[in-house]
Amino acid sequence: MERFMGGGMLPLVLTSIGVLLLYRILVHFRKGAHVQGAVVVITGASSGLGKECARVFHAAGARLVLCGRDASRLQQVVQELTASSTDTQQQTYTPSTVIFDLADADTVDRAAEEILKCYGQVDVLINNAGISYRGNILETHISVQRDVMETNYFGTVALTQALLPSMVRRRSGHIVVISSVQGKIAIPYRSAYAASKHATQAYFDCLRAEIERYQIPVTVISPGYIRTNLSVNAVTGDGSKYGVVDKTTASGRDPRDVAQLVLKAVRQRSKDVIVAGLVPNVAVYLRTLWPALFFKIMSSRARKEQKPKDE
Ligand SMILES: NC(=O)C1=CN([C@@H]2O[C@H](COP(=O)(O)OP(=O)(O)OC[C@H]3O[C@@H](n4cnc5c(N)ncnc54)[C@H](OP(=O)(O)O)[C@@H]3O)[C@@H](O)[C@H]2O)C=CC1
Ligand SMILES: CCCCCCCCCCCCCCCC(=O)OCC(=O)COP(=O)(O)O
Repeated sequence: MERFMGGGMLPLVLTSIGVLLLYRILVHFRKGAHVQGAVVVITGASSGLGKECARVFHAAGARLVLCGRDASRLQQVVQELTASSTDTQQQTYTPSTVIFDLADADTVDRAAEEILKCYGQVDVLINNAGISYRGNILETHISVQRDVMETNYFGTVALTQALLPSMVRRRSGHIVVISSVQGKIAIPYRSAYAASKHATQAYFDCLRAEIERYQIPVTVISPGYIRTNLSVNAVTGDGSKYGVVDKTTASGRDPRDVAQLVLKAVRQRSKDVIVAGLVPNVAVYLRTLWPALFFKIMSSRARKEQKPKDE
């Protein structure tokens, strides 16, 4: 072993670490994309991470198009942003709003047209809107599985595909999606949510490869728990609202910090970012490198967390 390390292995490891460090330094100092004046579309901008992204991109001088289902809540966000505009030296713009339901396939194309009419182009699309789920698969109606998929996956894909041709024509644009750590690992009692986020990851990985030739980057951001209303708004197996702030959510990251990292990922045109602590990061690697152990840990979690009704 000593001879092995002393021979060719040690210099190889050190060179690899050196190359990796150099690459990280180059990425760090690479000229960032301009956000000032860029047309940035944010879905799910009425609350949580979407609202904080709206704040951060507005302060950076973006021309915002905020999307959501509730016109009055979006208007409230616009008022908050315009009231805060006097605090900044940066030129800021009054955001536009477009109201539509991502789960309603018929309205997404119309919404995309309305979005394009705001400024004639889209520079950055941030697909943030989403809904979570809590439930046991045995007690979950199939319509719930479809509904979560409809909002998190099909709605997001439909909006992206409706806005993509205008970006391809201009050979310019940037597609961002807020996925989740659960787009990389699946944990018990989150089947609908984890499945929708895994599908999201796969779709946007395909898209990244397909549209790189048009100079349109694709960024998938996978956060761990964030302190928002995601768990309150989650649906359960019978379609009713969960309505509880889970401990994991309450002790999650501040959405303002996550929004800053979204801005950084847009500026650096990052491809895939995990915004989470050590344990979720280790779990992601474990799922790939030692799946048997990962599955054992998940089965044990499933047994501890819930008992099906028939036991
Ligand atoms: N909070 C967390 O722990 C984590 C969150 N994420 C992801 O972050 C994203 C934002 O969630 P977060 O801010 O936490 O949660 P919130 O519940 O606070 O925000 C979700 C947003 O999505 C919008 N939305 C939900 N359903 C639809 C729909 N059918 N059509 C249009 N808009 C819709 C909501 O708008 P409306 O006002 O109309 O309800 C709301 O603005 C989600 O994709 C989530 O999966 C990822 C990892 C962790
Ligand atoms: C240092 C030793 C580590 C050993 C690793 C063992 C594996 C432990 C499992 C860890 C699971 C982490 C799950 C993280 C889930 C998460 O962050 O989800 C983010 C969300 O999208 C939250 O949505 P939700 O609706 O579930 O609140």
